[in-house]
Amino acid sequence: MEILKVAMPKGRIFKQASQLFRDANIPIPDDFDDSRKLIIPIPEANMEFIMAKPVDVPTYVEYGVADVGIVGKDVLMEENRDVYELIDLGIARCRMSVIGLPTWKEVMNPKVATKYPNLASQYFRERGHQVEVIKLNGSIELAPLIGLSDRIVDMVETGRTLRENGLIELEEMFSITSRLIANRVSYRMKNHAIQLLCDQLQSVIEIKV
Ligand SMILES: Nc1ncnc2c1ncn2[C@@H]1O[C@H](COP(=O)(O)OP(=O)(O)OP(=O)(O)O)[C@@H](O)[C@H]1O
Ligand SMILES: O=P(O)(O)OC[C@H]1O[C@H](OP(=O)(O)OP(=O)(O)O)[C@H](O)[C@@H]1O
Repeated sequence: MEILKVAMPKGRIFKQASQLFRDANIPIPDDFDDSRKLIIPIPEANMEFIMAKPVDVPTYVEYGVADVGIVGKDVLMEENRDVYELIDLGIARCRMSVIGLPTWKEVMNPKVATKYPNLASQYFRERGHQVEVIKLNGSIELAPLIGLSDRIVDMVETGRTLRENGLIELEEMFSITSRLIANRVSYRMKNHAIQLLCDQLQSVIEIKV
């Protein structure tokens, strides 16, 4: 039986994704969540997990070193890789929003700081707004507080980060969940295994919804 290589994101999606796999009766070892190993064989399920930085998952899948992967819709839109999006897993639910200080003002060519420069540029371009996008890699909420940008584009989950920093959501752009994606060639060559994984995951997603 062929082995399915699964790119699993480390970080906040990981716990929810591994729970989903367990719910779907895919036998994931108990010590899996604490492991520092980057390649984890799961022979009982004919799978191998590749533990990746979330933003790199679409790259591994596009190049075919992983057959399938789990990734946030935010990263999928930003990276724009040539992969199939198979299932909305309904996990790691949050939203992407335009955020600013309550005192924000309409200015010419506003600066927008974000981890998602492609997505933000496209969003404002499609609406005919001219903005200067500044790429940051984390703590995005700092930017308007210290005068680097007029607004930010970032994720909101509970809203706690915004509240604690005196920021407000000006516009909700997209709702975000994690997706199962597949390499285009693997989808044909390992169709049986990929379809089986989709069916297993779909059955537990439907129960949860
Ligand atoms: N509160 C949240 N903030 C940001 N992303 C969230 C949140 N809740 C769920 N997500 C989802 O989780 C995904 C991964 O987030 P995570 O913070 O683990 O990765 P990351 O931002 O790449 O972190 P790091 O740079 O530390 O590796 C995001 O792409 C998004 O889809
Ligand atoms: O609405 P909340 O529940 O407060 O969650 C939103 C926050 O979580 C994420 O940050 P993360 O913890 O990933 O840190 P970083 O992006 O600043 O590295 C995101 O960039 C927001 O700052």
